[in-house]
Amino acid sequence: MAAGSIRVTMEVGADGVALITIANPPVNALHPILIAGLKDKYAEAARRDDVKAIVLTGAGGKFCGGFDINVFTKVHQTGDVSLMPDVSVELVSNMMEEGKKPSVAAIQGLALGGGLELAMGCHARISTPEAQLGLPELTLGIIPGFGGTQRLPRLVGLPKAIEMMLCSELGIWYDFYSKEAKVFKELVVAPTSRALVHVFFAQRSTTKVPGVTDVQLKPRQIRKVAVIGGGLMGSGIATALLVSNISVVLKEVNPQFLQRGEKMIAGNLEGLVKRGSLTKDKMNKAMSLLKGALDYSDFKDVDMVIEAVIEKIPLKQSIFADIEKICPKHCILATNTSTIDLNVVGEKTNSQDRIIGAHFFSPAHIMPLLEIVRTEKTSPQAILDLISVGKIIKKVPVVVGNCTGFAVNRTFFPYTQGSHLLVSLGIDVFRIDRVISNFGMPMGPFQLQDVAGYGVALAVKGIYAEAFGERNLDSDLVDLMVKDGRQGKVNGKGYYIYEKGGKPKPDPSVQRVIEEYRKHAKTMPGGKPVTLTDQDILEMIFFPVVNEACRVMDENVVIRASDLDIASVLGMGFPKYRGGLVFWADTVGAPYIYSKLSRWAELYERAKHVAARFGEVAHVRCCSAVGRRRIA
Ligand SMILES: C[C@H](O)CC(=O)SCCNC(=O)CCNC(=O)[C@H](O)C(C)(C)COP(=O)(O)OP(=O)(O)OC[C@H]1O[C@@H](n2cnc3c(N)ncnc32)[C@H](O)[C@@H]1OP(=O)(O)O
Repeated sequence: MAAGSIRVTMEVGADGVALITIANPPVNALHPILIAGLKDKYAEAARRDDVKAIVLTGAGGKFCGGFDINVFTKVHQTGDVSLMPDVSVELVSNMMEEGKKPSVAAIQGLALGGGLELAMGCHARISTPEAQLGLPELTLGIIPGFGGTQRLPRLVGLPKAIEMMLCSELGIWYDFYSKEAKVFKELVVAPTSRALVHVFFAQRSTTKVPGVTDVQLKPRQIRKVAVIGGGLMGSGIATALLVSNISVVLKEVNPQFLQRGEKMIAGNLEGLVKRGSLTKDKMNKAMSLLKGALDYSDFKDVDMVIEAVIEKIPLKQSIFADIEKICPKHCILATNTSTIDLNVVGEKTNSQDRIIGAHFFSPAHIMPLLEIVRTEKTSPQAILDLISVGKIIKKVPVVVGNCTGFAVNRTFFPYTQGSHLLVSLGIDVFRIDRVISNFGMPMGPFQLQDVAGYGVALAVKGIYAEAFGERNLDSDLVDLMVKDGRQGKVNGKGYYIYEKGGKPKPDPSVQRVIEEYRKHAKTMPGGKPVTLTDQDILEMIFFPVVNEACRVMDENVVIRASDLDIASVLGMGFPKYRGGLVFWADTVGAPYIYSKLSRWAELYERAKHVAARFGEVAHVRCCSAVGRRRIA
């Protein structure tokens, strides 16, 4: 049988072996049509006297990537759980496992989720050594639904089975073995599954860029990259390239800085070996691809430059003017700036078509997001090449437009500002962090500031103030922290105290800095702290972020709203199980968010106590529903 590209075929050899092949490119996902075809073929094989045994396999070198996740999306849209066919009992138990004719799964490439469950319903399995086997259902917020929770422990033992099912980011387990199919259907329609299925597809759509990936261009090979600046970011970027077999020239201004950069790279690589994600051999290979440089002589044959120096406009401009002259004409000229307008960076060059932003997130060799910033003049070829490099170095590239802070830092600039505003109103720093961590962020905004260091915050302060005008909160909290000898994690002293090997501990002595800040800010009505619930705190931090996200979408800084979901999850650690920032905002609802933003704006404007407004409150509403811009 066949429907579109979905096929299930059966060939019966003279030896009586029926070879059943499932095909649904690219991963032979189990669409209901394919499942129906599989049932037909198993029924036919059972009937036919010339069939003595069955071999089940997948076309195109892949056994099966599991149940078709598009069906979950349909279930989420319609609420109709009956769209999911009965596979567990009717096909896997009755027709395969209980079938009179022996069937063997021939596995190549991958057997994941429902794919592995089909294989486990067979009487035996043969697999190529490199095939990926697993039950990754938890990453979609569900449990295996075709008998996997039962058969896997019997086949590989309980500890290994649990490892194969729990090796997902959710890290939770539902103790319902006997109720598998029922629980599976309940979980499919639960909010967590809706959010995670959304993230699955959203992540895969970030690299579909109209005018770039659909115009028959081919990515050029990037063999050698020059990284300028061996600080935290530069050494992280170099590490990410090196472990993916891309040669790197690391340029610094003097031997001491170069040595420090090389040391950091070696440390990063050793860290990856310790975590078990890199072998020692690969670490040595990576180090052999690194070359240090104090001038541009090695830049003559590089395919890409990534500048990662401090956020100083004149410095970046002079670097770009230099590299334009030295590098070959095809070379992509990228900057890792997190804030500065790319047109300004490239102002002193005539190479605007190959200037692009490659914004990594710290630590760059670990964080999965790569924000690719294009200007109106960046060529589609340069964008495609960077998308391709991003994939090679195992990042998720998100292509965004050029503006102050680009998509991620711009959307999240009210995140820090909201937290400062709350502190000025009398709310405790550590309570704010607790509320935000409980929501699912990896850490609260103050711990994040400590970890990120105050240098960047101070460097970009003026740039934000200029770009965001009225929306900007003029806070001197970070300045006061620095004045008090605090630099965050770097010197072990910020809002928290950092001791080697220990967990960060709230520092009670930071209160005097906070008090001084409150005195400057004069925000507390009548000089008294305001009373807010945890929910107020959460909303006062995140709703202005949603508001800015609406502006970012409105100005087409992102191609689609779901790109912001991925950027927020992978760049800021927004909880994946909430589907990303915009998806979450949709679940809260634009009318509610709008009403809260309006109320705060009125409350605080009338009191004239705060410098910042809660964004342009009308913005969420003028996007009518946040979700209007969600991907289809
Ligand atoms: C009842 C059962 O217990 C329930 C289930 O089986 S739930 C499903 C369990 N399976 C999974 O979770 C596997 C999900 N897939 C993956 O992890 C990865 O796609 C993979 C490891 C199979 C392949 O990865 P990779 O080679 O990097 O390719 P990737 O870009 O992810 O996927 C290629 C395409 O296949 C699609 N795809 C992958 N798995 C799919 C699935 N199970 N259903 C539908 N589409 C799927 C992707 O959406 C993508 O489509 P696109 O090209 O249109 O964007």
